[in-house]
Amino acid sequence: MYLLIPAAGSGKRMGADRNKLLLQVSSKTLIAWTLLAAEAASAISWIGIISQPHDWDDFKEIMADLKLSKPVEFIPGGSTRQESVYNGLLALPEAAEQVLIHDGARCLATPDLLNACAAAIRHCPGLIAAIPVKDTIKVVDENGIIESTPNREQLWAAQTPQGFDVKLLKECHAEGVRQGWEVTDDAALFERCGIEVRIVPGEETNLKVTTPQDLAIAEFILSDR
Ligand SMILES: Nc1ccn([C@@H]2O[C@H](COP(=O)(O)OP(=O)(O)OP(=O)(O)O)[C@@H](O)[C@H]2O)c(=O)n1
Ligand SMILES: C[C@](O)(CO)[C@H](O)COP(=O)(O)O
Repeated sequence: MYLLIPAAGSGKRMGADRNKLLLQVSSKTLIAWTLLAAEAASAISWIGIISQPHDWDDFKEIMADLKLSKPVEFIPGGSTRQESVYNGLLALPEAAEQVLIHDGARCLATPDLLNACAAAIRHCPGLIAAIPVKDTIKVVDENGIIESTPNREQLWAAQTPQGFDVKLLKECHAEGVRQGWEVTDDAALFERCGIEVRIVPGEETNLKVTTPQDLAIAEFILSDR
């Protein structure tokens, strides 16, 4: 299975002086933890790191220490996650029929989750790891007034890995560019194009490290592994 890792963000919400994937948690960088999970997932055979060229030297130095056995290619990132993933799709080897996309910032996903998604994408056009929402969610207007309370039974928090048929996902991204759609995950492009996306049970611990608080939580979770 081909794996694309979007890693080209700037980490504004983290407020660090560099790409947050270069920050350390439990004595390894975030990108190192993500790559180690990909290395340990037996279903993954090829890894594309989508990243800004100014980070490539740092990423290569980290990878040299990890001594990965799988082929890794560097693909230039775009100015949004959506653009970065599209760059990644266009850089996939021709033989790639299905792909998993997994955020570099979700550095706590387990190899088992990557393997489960790789197995499931053989049987459907699109899937995402997701978990049921635990909080009561409110829809709020611009004045801070609640408009409605959606039924929680139908609410799931989207994670990565997300898996897709490569040809279909390329077509959905192209349609997204034509229509000017701006989305925060690839499943949303499938949804807008009317293609079914299935849920695979995600992991409570598979948080996206976004803020300094998330770094502390990640440290705690990793201390137990
Ligand atoms: N232009 C971009 C923006 C984001 N990402 C990647 O998409 C994932 C999810 O994005 P997010 O957590 O929002 O990362 P950042 O964009 O770095 O954070 P922020 O939004 O706080 O700036 C991350 O692995 C990030 O590196 C990317 O590949 N290309
Ligand atoms: C794809 C994603 O991880 C699903 O939760 C997320 O949408 C990407 O990050 P963003 O910061 O919400 O763009």
